[in-house]
Amino acid sequence: MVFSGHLRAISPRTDNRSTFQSPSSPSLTNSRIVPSIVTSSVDLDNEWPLMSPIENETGAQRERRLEAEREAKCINDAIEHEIEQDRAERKRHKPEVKILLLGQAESGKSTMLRNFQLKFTPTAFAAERAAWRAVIDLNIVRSVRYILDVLASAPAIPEELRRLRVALSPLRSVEEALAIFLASDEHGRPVARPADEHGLDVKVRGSRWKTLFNRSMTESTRQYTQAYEEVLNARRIIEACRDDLVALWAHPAVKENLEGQSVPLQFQSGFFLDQVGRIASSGYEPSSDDVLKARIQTQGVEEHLLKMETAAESGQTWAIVDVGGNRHQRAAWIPYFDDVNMLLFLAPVSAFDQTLAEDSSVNRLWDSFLIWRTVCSSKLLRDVSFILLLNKYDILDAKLKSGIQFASHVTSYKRRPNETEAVLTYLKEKFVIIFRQATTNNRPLHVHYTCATDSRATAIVLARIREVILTGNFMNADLL
Ligand SMILES: Nc1nc2c(ncn2[C@@H]2O[C@H](COP(=O)(O)OP(=O)(O)OP(=O)(O)O)[C@@H](O)[C@H]2O)c(=O)[nH]1
Ligand SMILES: [Mg+2]
Repeated sequence: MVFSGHLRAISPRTDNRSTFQSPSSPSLTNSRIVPSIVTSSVDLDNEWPLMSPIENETGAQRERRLEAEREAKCINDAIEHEIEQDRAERKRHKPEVKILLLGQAESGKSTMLRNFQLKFTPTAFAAERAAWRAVIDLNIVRSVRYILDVLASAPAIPEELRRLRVALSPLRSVEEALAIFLASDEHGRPVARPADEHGLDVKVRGSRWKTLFNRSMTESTRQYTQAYEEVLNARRIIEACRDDLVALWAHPAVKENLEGQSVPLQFQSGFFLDQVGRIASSGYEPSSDDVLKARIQTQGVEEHLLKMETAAESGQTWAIVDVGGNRHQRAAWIPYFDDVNMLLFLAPVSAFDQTLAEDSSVNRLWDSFLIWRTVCSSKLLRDVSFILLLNKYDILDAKLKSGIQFASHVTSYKRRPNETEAVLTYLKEKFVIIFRQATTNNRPLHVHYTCATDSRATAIVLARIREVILTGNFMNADLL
């Protein structure tokens, strides 16, 4: 926060609200990006050129210059005043609880954050729900592109699928418009590479896009409004393609051509095609479950301030730190280990037969164990309560039932039953052993099996987590 304030002090042309939200401001999203991200988008050299004395300046020029300097000073003073207010505000509203979410990419960290928001700040969650439609639309068109790419390399496809390929081709421009919009700031300027051209993932920095639906159409937001128009236009195209989208997913040749993919499309993040008839209908509003299923990759580190709406926590602010989980982003985690009360570590148990997107030589389950060991041994987290969430057990269950053999990927599992409960118990034991080996102070560990896209089941887990928090004695809570 201090860093962000500093930026504003030296950069009057930077709109404060565009890069930072005071915890007390009536924000729509309750969220802010931590300063390390903010700094990367500001060019200090260009934003604040030093004024050099001007030779041969006329009297009129001098007067104009002095006037400009006076104006700049006024702006600067106003900004500094605001920074001071921000600081005071932050002191007054120091979060009562700070929770850190860690785990590899796609482990379900942001989904768990959304569960917290749904349970503890339902009004703020509901206010943002409409904005998620753009993400869900993009998730859908990405899945369609994936299918069309697979079909393009198929030796022969039925006539009907050829027709659908042509009919759905306008979705390419929809994909581009949505990706650019989601990766832009509120002035319509791209702040991140929209997405991996060939992948399914949606990469976005921060949560600025969520404010879209509540912004007024003023001159200052004209560009953003244009982007909004494009999102609405994208929506119209998706609705017009509704029947063809349904027909594509229902076509048996699509399933045939997708067979043999390393990760079946329906197990991939942000898969909505099985419900596309509902979602592509006009008047569609995302449900809470849709929001939990939507996929957007976290870039960098985000701190979300939840102004608690529930009676027991009323008036409190909880900070939840959500991080980008892929390997390239892990070095950025450590500065956020400070002042943490509780760590929620997410390990996706379904990933035993997958490798990292960023390194295809590394098994994802193995990677989870490595991060877990590092986190458990961290001296900075020595006095923090640990909660381990063995997540995505629903996908684990579906994979095992489809005949995938756990022991083929985890050879130490040997001849144990290829059943969900047995696999979960086995994995839990392994994680607990690592925890015990790496922990010196005999602290408790809480372990839960979770399906973060199931809000009801997750609410029960959150209630247990809340109990630990409400005791106010994180470290002494019993092992669950
Ligand atoms: N089926 C199923 N899907 C899940 C579960 N948990 C999360 N997902 C989905 O998995 C995808 C990835 O989840 P995220 O929460 O975005 O993962 P993340 O850990 O934040 O990933 P990064 O931001 O890349 O670090 C999303 O589409 C979620 O809806 C689960 O328990 N079951
Ligand atoms: Mg995330």
